[in-house]
Amino acid sequence: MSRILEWEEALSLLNKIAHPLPPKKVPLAEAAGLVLAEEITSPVSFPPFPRSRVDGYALGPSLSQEYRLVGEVPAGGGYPKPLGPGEAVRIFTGAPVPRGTIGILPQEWAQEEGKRLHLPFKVDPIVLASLIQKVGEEIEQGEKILVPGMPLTPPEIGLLAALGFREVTVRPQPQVALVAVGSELRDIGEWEESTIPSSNLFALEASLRLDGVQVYSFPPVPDDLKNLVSLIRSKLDLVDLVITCGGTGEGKYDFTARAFIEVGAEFLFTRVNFRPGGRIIVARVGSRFLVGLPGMPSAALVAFHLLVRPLIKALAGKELRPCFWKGILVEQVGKERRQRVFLYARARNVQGIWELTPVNLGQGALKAGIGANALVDLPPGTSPIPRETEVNFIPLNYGPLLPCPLEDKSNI
Ligand SMILES: Nc1nc2c(c(=O)[nH]1)N[C@H]1C(S)=C(S)[C@@H](COP(=O)(O)OP(=O)(O)OC[C@H]3O[C@@H](n4cnc5c(N)ncnc54)[C@H](O)[C@@H]3O)O[C@H]1N2
Ligand code: MOO
Repeated sequence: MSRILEWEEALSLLNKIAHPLPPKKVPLAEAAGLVLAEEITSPVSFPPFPRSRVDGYALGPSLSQEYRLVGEVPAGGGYPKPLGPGEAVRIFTGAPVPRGTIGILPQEWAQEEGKRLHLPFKVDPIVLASLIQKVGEEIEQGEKILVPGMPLTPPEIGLLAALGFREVTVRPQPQVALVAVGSELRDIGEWEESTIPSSNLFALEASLRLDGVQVYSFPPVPDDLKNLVSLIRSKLDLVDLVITCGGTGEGKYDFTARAFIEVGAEFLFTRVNFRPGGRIIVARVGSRFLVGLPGMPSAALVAFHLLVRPLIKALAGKELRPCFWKGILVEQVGKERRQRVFLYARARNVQGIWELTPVNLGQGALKAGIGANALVDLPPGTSPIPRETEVNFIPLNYGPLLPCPLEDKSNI
């Protein structure tokens, strides 16, 4: 592919090409955060029995001001016979309402003396009747309750559990292999002269783990085409996505693109128009994906956030679109920018306005994202962008740490 794509073009290409993985049944407890792949109709009515909405007294037929207390029904219990005229039982929230009950008197409206119950004022029988929750009032048996494509968040999980589902069919998360490429890279603690720890792998694995993705990380491999090709080949059979890091440049020892060609990959793009991280390569081999991230720590993480997390989302059946928020720069930024730049910043909401403070300007690739929770989108230009300018930014919503409110459930 010769033309350098814009980020949005690269995203929509991924959207078109990365189809959700085949559905899989998983235990309900493991389904949170995944996308539902089946239609759910309720096998039962809920509640399954008429139950009391309040703590109080179930009143027998024909409303009067005096009742005889004949028993007690706690939640999870029951009363063996129908209530007769003038009879009442003590009842608690969620307990089954005895047959013959015409309404529930809340305990704060009642006076109890020994075995007698007195209603100190006139009460509306319709109000008392409304305190009995009827069978199927919340959900009818056979009702369509969830549709394929819905993200399973805690309310959906709770609903499925209430209806007795132990398992559910979802779009699984892709399995990912991470490979660092560079003769200068070592595992942590295996330092020699002219080498550095392969720190990117830890940062990328952290991001994947926060997203609940299963990841296999491998020791760094040297800049050697044959080695890299055989490593990628062996991982392609095991996972849905192989991510390499390093060697995406055009230097003599940059082998990523060549290795991808050797394993028969078809490139989707080999460069995207932003910095840092625009030297990202995304390719496909059959139904598997191959991503080559640049080695520079900030470039690897920014490209990962902007394109690889979306690719993983698409494979897991989630909707994929840019998630822009608007904010105000609190200081001047940028010199000449030949390309669009995504700048690490700290976003802070001050009286409803997001204020954006760049972090670690000019401090090098390792410190670039420290303390940041946002990426500010700076267009190319020849002059600095003054403070107070309104700009777009993208929240760095790492897993549970910062929410992105744009998950769409409107298709139900
Ligand atoms: N002549 C040019 N050289 C470079 C250019 C350019 O335009 N012209 N662009 C620079 C930019 S920007 C980037 S980004 C890198 C991309 O190149 P690579 O993907 O080949 O990255 P490497 O050369 O392998 O590594 C760059 C840098 O990052 C360190 N690194 C690599 N992997 C890791 C890791 N797993 N953990 C920690 N650090 C890692 C590596 O040692 C290098 O210092 O190219 C520039 N060059
Ligand atoms: O490609 Mo580098 O990734 O521009 O930072």
